[in-house]
Amino acid sequence: MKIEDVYIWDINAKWLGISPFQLMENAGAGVARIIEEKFGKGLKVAIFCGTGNNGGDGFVIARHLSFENDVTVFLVGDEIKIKSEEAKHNWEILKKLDFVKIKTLKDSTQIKGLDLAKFNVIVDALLGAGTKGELREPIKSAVEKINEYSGKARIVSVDLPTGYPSSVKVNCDFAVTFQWDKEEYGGFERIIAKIGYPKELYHLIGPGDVKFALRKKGEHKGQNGKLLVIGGSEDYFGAPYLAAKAASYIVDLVYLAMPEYSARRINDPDLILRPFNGENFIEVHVKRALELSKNVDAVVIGPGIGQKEETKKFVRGFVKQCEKPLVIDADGLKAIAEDLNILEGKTFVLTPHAGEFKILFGEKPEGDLIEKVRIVMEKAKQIEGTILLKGVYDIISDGTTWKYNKTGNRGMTTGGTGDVLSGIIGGLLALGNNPLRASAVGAFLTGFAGDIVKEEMGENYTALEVAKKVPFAIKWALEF
Ligand SMILES: NC(=O)C1=CN([C@@H]2O[C@H](COP(=O)(O)OP(=O)(O)OC[C@H]3O[C@@H](n4cnc5c(N)ncnc54)[C@H](O)[C@@H]3O)[C@@H](O)[C@H]2O)[C@H](O)CC1
Ligand SMILES: [K+]
Repeated sequence: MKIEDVYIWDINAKWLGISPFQLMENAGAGVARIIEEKFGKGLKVAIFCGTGNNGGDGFVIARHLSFENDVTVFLVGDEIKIKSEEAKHNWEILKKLDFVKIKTLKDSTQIKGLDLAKFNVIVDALLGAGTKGELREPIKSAVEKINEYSGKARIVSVDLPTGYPSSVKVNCDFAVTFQWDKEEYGGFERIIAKIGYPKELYHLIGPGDVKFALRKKGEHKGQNGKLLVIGGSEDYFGAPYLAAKAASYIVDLVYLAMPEYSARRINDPDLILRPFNGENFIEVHVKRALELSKNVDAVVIGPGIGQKEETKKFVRGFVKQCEKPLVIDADGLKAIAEDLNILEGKTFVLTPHAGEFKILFGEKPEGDLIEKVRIVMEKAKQIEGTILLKGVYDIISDGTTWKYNKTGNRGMTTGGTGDVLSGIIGGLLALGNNPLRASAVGAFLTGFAGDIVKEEMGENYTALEVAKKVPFAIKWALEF
């Protein structure tokens, strides 16, 4: 688990109804409990607090310890800089208390002369996960002051030693970090305090994942990814159009490659058409399709492409030589099912429903969520790629971890929502997301767009309405 997961988890925890206030209360209570367990009660405690949420945790620790200990809070920085609601709330409470002493240290001159000899415990609640760059004053002087007492007083850091991982950091006896150990942390002893996260946060996709997947959206045209959608046949032109339309809300440029017979049915200024002669894709088209794939960041292949033998050979020929991240969907899955080895060494997402999963792997995922997860993980590991199994709960796995999505509704069975999904996943791959995140967030956004449509229209809607709600689903998640 990385530090970036903290922010995804916080947002998804809020989405589940777990408030930042609860998290901060649990964080502070956890540190206070560990301090009393380790050092007993009747302590003289100095708590150094920054103006972020690390400091907010310190305010909570002060309140909890003040019940049976002598507590002094040193706020390092101006209280007007305390930003978050939860930190402000806990600061306001502290200011009403009479047994907790508060000293505000606005600049380093106030810190240099401090004498902390009377304290037997010093808490470092200055900076935590929000630290950016080298320590600035007056935090830097506070760290140096605390370190003067290393070996004399017991020093406990909140979440991580302030200044970590730079050389100027608090020499703490240990840090209390929250919920799980972060793989980036090293070189200091850690004790973990749970703060009330449910296990679902490891696996359930939420708005935090969407924010993270779209964080790279830059300002300049063309920087935001280019996608190629290859699909359509003499029978279908809607499917590739839906995939391309949905993707056009995520990336700047979407090329739509279709047989000219069906391409002539499309006139959408958002898409750049690349017609191929004839009525269906056939093997001779592989060369030119590969040419097109060279100047995009990801490719979606399969929507509406049909199941003619010639077309299947085209799909296998293209997949075998394509060097870009791939989403293989719909009839494309049936084409590669005959020779999964062509996926070797590729970066790809397969997006089967249960029936296509059976065609690919010879068995239909049955049982409860965990049983289905096991089967999907096993197959994803076997083909060394990412599989998104569509269903009431979408299940995504890259063979080592797994995610699941609960957005969407019964109306999603309408034809074409799978095409919208493959387009969004392709767009997210084109933005540089890895296949697991791209497919997990694609599943969330497609289902959420369907939920928005259902709010307005009930459960009888077409996939085009879902595609058009994708930007609203993104807007909701980014503003959450
Ligand atoms: N889910 C959880 O794990 C929870 C963690 N909690 C605590 O929240 C902090 C992260 O809080 P955040 O406000 O994002 O950042 P910080 O408080 O760590 O720092 C921001 C603060 O510090 C200033 N600052 C940043 N870099 C520097 C620098 N190099 N020098 C000086 N000052 C700096 C910045 O201006 C801000 O004022 C996490 O560590 C946990 O302790 C939640 O309380 C509970 C849930
Ligand atoms: K800290």
